[in-house]
Amino acid sequence: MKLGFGLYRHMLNTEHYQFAKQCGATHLVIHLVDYFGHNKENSDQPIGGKEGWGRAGNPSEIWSLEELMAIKKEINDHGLELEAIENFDPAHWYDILLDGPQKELQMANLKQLIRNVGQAGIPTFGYNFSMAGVAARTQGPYARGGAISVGMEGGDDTPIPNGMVWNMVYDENVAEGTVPKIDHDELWNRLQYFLDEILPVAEEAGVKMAAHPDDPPMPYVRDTPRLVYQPDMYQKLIDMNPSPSNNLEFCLGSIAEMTEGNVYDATDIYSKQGKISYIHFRNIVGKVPHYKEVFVDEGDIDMFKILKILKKNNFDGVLIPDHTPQMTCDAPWYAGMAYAMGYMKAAISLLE
Ligand SMILES: O=C(O)[C@@H](O)[C@@H](O)[C@H](O)[C@H](O)CO
Repeated sequence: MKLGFGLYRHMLNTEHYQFAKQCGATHLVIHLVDYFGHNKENSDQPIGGKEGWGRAGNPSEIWSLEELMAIKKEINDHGLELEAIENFDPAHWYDILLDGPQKELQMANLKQLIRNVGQAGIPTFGYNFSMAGVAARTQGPYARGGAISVGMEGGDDTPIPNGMVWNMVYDENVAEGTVPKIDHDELWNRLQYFLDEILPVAEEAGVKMAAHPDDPPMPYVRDTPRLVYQPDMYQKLIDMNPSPSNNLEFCLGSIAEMTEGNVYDATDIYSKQGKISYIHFRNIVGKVPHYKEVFVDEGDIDMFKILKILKKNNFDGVLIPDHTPQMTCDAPWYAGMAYAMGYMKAAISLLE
């Protein structure tokens, strides 16, 4: 098992690389999408109201091989490995999610992006196939000592306005109205198209595609269906395409929020299949539609039990805290991450 951090786009710099190295991390998962365009004061965790997380990027500019190689070199020069890129920019795949007129063009662009990722020597690409994205999120003093973290206080069935998908705005100049309603079967059909197109390219490029579960994991969010909102639905995604590149971005927090099954059986089932690429090692209390993110050692999940299951199944992927409660001090993000990493390192040392 390898330990790492997830760094948002504005954190891709020497200060954060040195922090990661000093904490004893060896790997990084990076985000190239700017979730914080409108929300700079909350740039430690992606939250957003009905307007979502902000404005998506440029639909015609996918991340180039040169850009990816430069980022990887910078990370390697700081003694760290670049394990994964997490998330497509909604601007790059909105018509794949919405089955819109530019679907084929966008699919061709995503294939080129994944070829670039493979050629740059980046082994994994995490994605979240979702129309509403990580929505209905609140923020408050939810963790121990009143530390600020994210959560959910009731569902959100506000329809998504045209020009918005995956909780971000990709086109402000569209006609009034909301995203057309579809059912679960249609969303699974769209995922089938995406997997059947991208997986052969990913396999040839030596890239694992790692699927994030729905967060919040509910049948519907913002009047749109969701895919993986119970643990067994991950198996349906895996079984849709036998490619060895069809893998999972295993978010423990999201799975623990689910109202059926349990996170330990899910960890055992999917790590036993060798299908977990990397893990969001974060803890929560509660179930949807009311959960709160807490410190790694105070949540509903027995994190040491998770690690024992992963060791039993010879999991050798990367674990990152993803996001954590923000500690009340001059460096809330750093302190929260250092606390989580310290716990992870100590717990893993007890396994050996
Ligand atoms: O489910 C969660 O809370 C996290 O995995 C996501 O917020 C994730 O950090 C963001 O979607 C960015 O990938």
